[in-house]
Amino acid sequence: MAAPTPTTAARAATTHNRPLLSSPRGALAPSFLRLPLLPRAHAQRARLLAPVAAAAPAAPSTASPDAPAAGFVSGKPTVLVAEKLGAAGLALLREFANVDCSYGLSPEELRAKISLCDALIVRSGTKVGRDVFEASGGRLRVVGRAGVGIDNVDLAAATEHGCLVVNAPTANTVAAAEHGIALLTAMARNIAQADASLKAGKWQRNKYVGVSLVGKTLSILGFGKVGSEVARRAKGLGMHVIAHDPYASADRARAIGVELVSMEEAMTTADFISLHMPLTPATNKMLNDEAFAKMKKGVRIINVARGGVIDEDALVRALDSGIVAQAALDVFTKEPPLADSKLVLHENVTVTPHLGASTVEAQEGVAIEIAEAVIGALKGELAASAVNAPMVPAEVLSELAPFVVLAEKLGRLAVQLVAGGGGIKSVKVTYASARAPDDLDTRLLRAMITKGLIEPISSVFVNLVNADFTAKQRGVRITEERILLDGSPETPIDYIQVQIANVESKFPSAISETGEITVEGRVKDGVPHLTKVGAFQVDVSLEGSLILCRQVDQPGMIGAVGSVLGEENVNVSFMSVGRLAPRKHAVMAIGVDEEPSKSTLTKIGEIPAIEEFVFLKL
Ligand SMILES: NC(=O)C1=CN([C@@H]2O[C@H](COP(=O)(O)OP(=O)(O)OC[C@H]3O[C@@H](n4cnc5c(N)ncnc54)[C@H](O)[C@@H]3O)[C@@H](O)[C@H]2O)C=CC1
Ligand SMILES: O=C(O)C(=O)COP(=O)(O)O
Repeated sequence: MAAPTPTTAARAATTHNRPLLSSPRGALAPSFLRLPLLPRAHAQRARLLAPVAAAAPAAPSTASPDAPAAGFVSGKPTVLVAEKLGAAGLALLREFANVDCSYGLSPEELRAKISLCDALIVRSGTKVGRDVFEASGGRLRVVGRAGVGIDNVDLAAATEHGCLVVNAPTANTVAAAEHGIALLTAMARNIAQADASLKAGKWQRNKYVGVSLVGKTLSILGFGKVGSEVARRAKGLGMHVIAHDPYASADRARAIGVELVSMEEAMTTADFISLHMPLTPATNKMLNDEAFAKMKKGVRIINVARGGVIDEDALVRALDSGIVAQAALDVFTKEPPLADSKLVLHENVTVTPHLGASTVEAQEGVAIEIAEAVIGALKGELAASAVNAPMVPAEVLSELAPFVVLAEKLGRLAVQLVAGGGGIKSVKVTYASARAPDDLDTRLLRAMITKGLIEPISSVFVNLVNADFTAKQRGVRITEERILLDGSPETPIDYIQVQIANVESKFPSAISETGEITVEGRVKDGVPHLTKVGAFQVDVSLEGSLILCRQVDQPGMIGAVGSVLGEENVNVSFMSVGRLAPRKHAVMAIGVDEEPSKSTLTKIGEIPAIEEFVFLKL
């Protein structure tokens, strides 16, 4: 088959008064930056790219027992703050949202309130389980964890509900590290026990002889932000610091004089072990009977991470047998622990009630950090501290902005070309780029193609958070391929192609030689363009809606279609014809600002040379 020849500008309709490239340059970028948190069920599709805050407030769920709180300003989103948050963060939130500070809610009360809230802010004391997302009725868009550990939030359920989870990953690092060091030194010198004894009227100088830290080996398990700050401080105390972390960089460790070692070495050689990994299925009960059995007799354990990383019954056994000489614990499997907890009451155990992040400075910092993240997310911006969505750096975001718009529109076009719309199983996306594959992050683009593919044929609202999940759930397999082009890697992507395999098309010319519905697009001057349909090359700016016609290439076609549209005052924004060869078949792509009526579309179909046509909403 001969290569189709584009004959774009030359064939542009003359009947309309708009320039060929009518979209203002870059006009699409800002809406992309507001994309990930799209209004859902109660929202209009036309508002898909609108920020949540600007949208009318979602109607209270009919299932909700409560009316909106008195004094709330309509039009503002509602943020439920379920645990104590620093004043500066609350002030920021109040500038932007209706803020409901309700501390100490029971699970039932939380479920009852949540359907009236767009965002929820918690610390470690509130369990945000699947029941909370289900009770929200689709309104909850952001969960902000005012701290680091997100083990109290059901991330899978959040993702399935398209709810973004953000945390405050940096503001309490130093506080947690300082608390770790405080527990280490207090434990080594029996500070808590001696303090209690003296206050009880005793003077027990022989009983509370401590151990020195200098020259002792400290094993840090989890060499992340807190772990490395603990390491720095422990080195200052003259300790020999080693660390185990399967994902940490040895160079970063070496830079602060820490050697990364195996788990085995970290456990068998340590005089002190300090825990700083997150609680995950892999770290759950990591310190168990087997692990304690490997440790040096007389080891001392510090836990400022999560109670669940230690098998607490095994720790009691290890303390009783003398394998573990002392433990200092800030966190517990169940918080607060039972009043008769053997572990808490053990005389060789020093405890604090989850105070790692509780300094004045850290709480102010965390409150500001989470308020900013939640406000940004409600505005629809991509949060840098997103926990269940790809984190894409700001500069990458702005560079990819027009391609993100293109990606969604290509997905939207491709699915509308499928006869019947359903039954899509296999979609291939090809990115042609001069960039090395690891220099091009396509997760965002894939999510937007998925959004474009799924939303026109379902009631599901897809965003960056739930795109992969939604595709998988609907049995749509999306594969990605790269074509590495020669040339300058200045532009991230030359073109994006979306192909749907094993389906019939309501516009058979959209099927390529290899049998898939194929659409391809590029970004020109910041504006997304459709540049190929099936085997036909076209060039039409992706705005408004689109009519695709296949016709016998002959003079007068543009005028014929243009005048049918003109009769109904439908403005043509762009027109382009791609043909296989002169006077053979051609595909005409016509961009229209308004949706033509059924009768106008019928009239177009009745133009004798038009063999097939389709109207597509972008
Ligand atoms: N007690 C408190 O008030 C506070 C507790 N935390 C806890 O401390 C944890 C760590 O916080 P950050 O250092 O800020 O997080 P981070 O994400 O910077 O560091 C966690 C490190 O653990 C490592 N890790 C993951 N799996 C591991 C495994 N199986 N073995 C060893 N290392 C593993 C990761 O590679 C990462 O480097 C948080 O997840 C939270 O649970 C944090 C702040 C305050
Ligand atoms: O940030 C963390 O992971 C913490 O454990 C701090 O918890 P909190 O916010 O003090 O309940």
